[in-house]
Amino acid sequence: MSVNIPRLDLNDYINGSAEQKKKFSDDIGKAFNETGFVTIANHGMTQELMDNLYKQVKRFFDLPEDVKHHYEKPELAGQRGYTSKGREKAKDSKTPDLKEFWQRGQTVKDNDPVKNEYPDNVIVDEVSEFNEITTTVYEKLEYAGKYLLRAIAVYLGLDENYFDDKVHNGNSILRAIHYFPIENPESISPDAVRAGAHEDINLITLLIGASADGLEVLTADGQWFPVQSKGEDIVVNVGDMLQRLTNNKLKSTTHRVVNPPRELMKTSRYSVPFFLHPKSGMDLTSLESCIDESHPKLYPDVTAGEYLDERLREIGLKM
Ligand SMILES: O=C(O)CCC(=O)C(=O)O
Ligand SMILES: [Fe+2]
Repeated sequence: MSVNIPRLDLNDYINGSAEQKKKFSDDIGKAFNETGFVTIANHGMTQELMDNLYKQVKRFFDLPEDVKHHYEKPELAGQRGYTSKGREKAKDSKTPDLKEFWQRGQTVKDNDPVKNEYPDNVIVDEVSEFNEITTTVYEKLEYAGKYLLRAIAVYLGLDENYFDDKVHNGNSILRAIHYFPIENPESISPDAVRAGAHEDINLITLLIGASADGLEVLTADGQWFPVQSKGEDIVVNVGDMLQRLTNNKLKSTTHRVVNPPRELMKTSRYSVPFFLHPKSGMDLTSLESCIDESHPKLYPDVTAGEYLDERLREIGLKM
């Protein structure tokens, strides 16, 4: 089965003609309705920036274990700083993923009352450029995400700026992931994978680095299909919050990261997803326009904050 994961040019939406904008909206909407995934060119990050990001991310994960542990904040449910190997698992899995990661959150520069909801970011003393580059990448992906949501709003027949105030100073997370080498494949649980099958919690995810093999999506007919993208592009997918808001019109597709073949087990894989979240107060009640007789309302009403809490408990990050 072939899967529709189109490559779209974000510049067509941001700087394009009325026709180009309309086509971009139609294409992203159609892909999100069918498979929930697109790849995006001209997202605003240069290759140099992304290469440097990887360099700093690698430098951080190369630090000694005890140094990294120093940055682990279980009281923040992993939402800031380092989360060590063996802590996070997919919702319906008993075995933790084969990964460690770092999370950076929102920094509120104006007087928005939401400022008090966000813990401070954790600063890495040993790799100063890591702090700078993750800040820059956070801002660039937040910017790209705002335009992607505008295109989606248009597709949904909403005001183009529908999401703007909801995501301004939103609770988004930039996560740098290291899928570590597996030195002894016999020693791991047979069902342990780099990232178990899951759906993302947030509105949309913008992923840098999915070009390295491993990311797969579950198709409507139950097959795993590899996501391929050009190295310079990012992958963007729908999360559960957007799926709820649209009463499943836009699909939060199950995906996973599989282990490499045996001969590559001893190699690392890195990726950097940006989980675009709204502010906690956003109402995720399904849009009236997405509910009718053939599409009855599927979800109870909930706010983004309530929903996030529930989900963090399920993946073992919040007690
Ligand atoms: O590493 C990847 O390619 C995808 C990661 C992912 O799906 C996630 O962290 O939610
Ligand atoms: Fe994911």
